[in-house]
Amino acid sequence: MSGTSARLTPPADAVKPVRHPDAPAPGELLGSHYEHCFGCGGGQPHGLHLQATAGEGVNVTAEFTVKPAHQGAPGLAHGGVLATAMDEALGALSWLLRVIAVTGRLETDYVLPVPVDTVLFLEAEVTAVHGRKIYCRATGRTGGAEGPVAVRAEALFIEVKVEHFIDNGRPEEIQAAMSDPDQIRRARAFEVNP
Ligand SMILES: CCCCCCCCCCCCCCCC(=O)SCCNC(=O)CCNC(=O)[C@H](O)C(C)(C)COP(=O)(O)OP(=O)(O)OC[C@H]1O[C@@H](n2cnc3c(N)ncnc32)[C@H](O)[C@@H]1OP(=O)(O)O
Repeated sequence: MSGTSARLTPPADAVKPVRHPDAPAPGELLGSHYEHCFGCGGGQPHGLHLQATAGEGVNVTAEFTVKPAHQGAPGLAHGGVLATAMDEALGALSWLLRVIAVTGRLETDYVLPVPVDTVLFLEAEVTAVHGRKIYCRATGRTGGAEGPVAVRAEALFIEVKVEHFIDNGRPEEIQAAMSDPDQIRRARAFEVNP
């Protein structure tokens, strides 16, 4: 059984999402937002290494290959890892809105077991925006972009300023990130008015 909780239902005066005019072009690889991100960073040996591609609307596609390090039961992906994959794909939608946003709520339906070595084909889209609140959903399919849905998620992301990270992150990592021009460039790519 699946369903959407009241907190993931956009209010009546929510608006349709608008693709930012400076958003990456459809088909463009979005890249990692942070080298050490467990979802997309290349600097995490056991991370998901998820690579997302901009869609034509306010949507992205991504692929995630389940590795032995991602197991929960023998030979099967851990549910938390699959939720992370959904979270990461949904988080990549920020590139298209050009805002920085963090997950406030994430609901996941696990529809099929996902064996190790499976390539999960992810698709995520923003469905509505209400102030700082970004409503979105995602699916993960096996066997191809048109394959059966194995995981489904709905989420609410909340727009934040870069200070959210600077004020709350551990000082070592924040200082390293702020002295890395490439990281600053990537953070600014999210913002309309950096
Ligand atoms: C130099 C450094 C470079 C850094 C470069 C960074 C690059 C870009 C990195 C992006 C990274 C992404 C990575 C993947 C996505 C993650 O995994 S993000 C990590 C997981 N998420 C978090 O850690 C968030 C933790 N939570 C928080 O910090 C705070 O609760 C939040 C979400 C910022 C909200 O707090 P707030 O700003 O005080 O806002 P608040 O007024 O409470 O809520 C605003 C609205 O949202 C609603 N709301 C808030 N929470 C919820 C909820 N859980 N359920 C329902 N509604 C909610 C409120 O009801 C309110 O609604 P309205 O009254 O406006 O109608």
